[in-house]
Amino acid sequence: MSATTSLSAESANVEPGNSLLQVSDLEVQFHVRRGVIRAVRDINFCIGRGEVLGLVGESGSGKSVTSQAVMGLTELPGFITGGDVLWKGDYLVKDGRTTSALKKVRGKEISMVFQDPMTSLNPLFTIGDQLSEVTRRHLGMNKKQSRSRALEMLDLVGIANPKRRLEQRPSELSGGMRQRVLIAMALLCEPELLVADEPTTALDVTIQAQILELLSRLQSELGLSILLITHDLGVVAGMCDRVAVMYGGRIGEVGPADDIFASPHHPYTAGLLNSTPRLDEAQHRLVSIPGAPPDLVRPPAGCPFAARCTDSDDTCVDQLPELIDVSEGRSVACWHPIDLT
Ligand SMILES: Nc1ncnc2c1ncn2[C@@H]1O[C@H](COP(=O)(O)OP(=O)(O)OP(=O)(O)O)[C@@H](O)[C@H]1O
Repeated sequence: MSATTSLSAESANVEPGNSLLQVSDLEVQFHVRRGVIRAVRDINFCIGRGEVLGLVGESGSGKSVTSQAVMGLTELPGFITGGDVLWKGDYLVKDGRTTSALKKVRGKEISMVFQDPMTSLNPLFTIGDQLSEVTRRHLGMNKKQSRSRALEMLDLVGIANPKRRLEQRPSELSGGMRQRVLIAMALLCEPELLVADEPTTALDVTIQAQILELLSRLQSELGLSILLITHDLGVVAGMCDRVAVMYGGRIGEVGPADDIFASPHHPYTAGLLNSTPRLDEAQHRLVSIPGAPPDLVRPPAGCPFAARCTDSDDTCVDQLPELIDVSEGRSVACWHPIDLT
């Protein structure tokens, strides 16, 4: 393996000076009756301006825990127990503690779109009230300014007849429309980074495609950076510049999406690709990965994927592989990466 250096926040594949968000050695634990769940550890990645980074992995791999920690939204019984998050050079999280800078940035420069629009919108208030609340609180706008900004944003996200929508409550809107409202809400303060956690999971397939198309359009029109959390590699293929693949609370592989699709280095990524239908291969046979993810209360000493990996040996079982740079823009945490000599 031609590994060179370990992946530092300075590397992570984005040109120096172009990085908006840098996450280094982030670690989150949940203290539960059964013990301490080591939900994520050794998380290192960064996002450049105008870049879309996909965070993928199966259920429980730590995607949401990671994105919540980046936003300082980890709730009890969870704790950020280590690591740093830097936003344009300022610490939002330093040595596992959130800083005062976080409150100024969250909801303004970095905003978030969640999975289920129904739980993120308040059923009792009109769409107009909920959008205005954001601009009045964060931007100090008066009623007239807030209304005009809300109309502008509803128009931007493709909602017809926005004046009427402002007067309606969430239950009067379809699922797709509610997700558009949430995206509009996230854009009110002109964020530079949008964190989107499974933004289409709760929607049916046609609407999913429309929402992804909308995010892509907004990304290019507004020059947004997006951290897109998904378990769906199809979504990554359509939208992401780079992808970080998570397994068992760690990042297994990071790199440009096209390169990872063409030639995965981590056996878990390869397994994930094999179990995903591909439009370019009509007869592709889906192979699911046998076995189950590790118990994060007692994470294995070695590679978290070793028990399910057909290439694993004693080293994999005993020693934790670090995420290391293996080629221009690509890093992998594996003792026996695929297609590397
Ligand atoms: N509130 C909580 N209490 C206890 N443990 C939690 C809590 N939230 C997350 N965890 C732990 O963290 C692990 C990672 O959860 P996370 O939600 O990040 O997974 P995910 O990759 O986003 O999966 P999904 O796609 O299902 O949301 C879980 O398997 C669980 O062990």
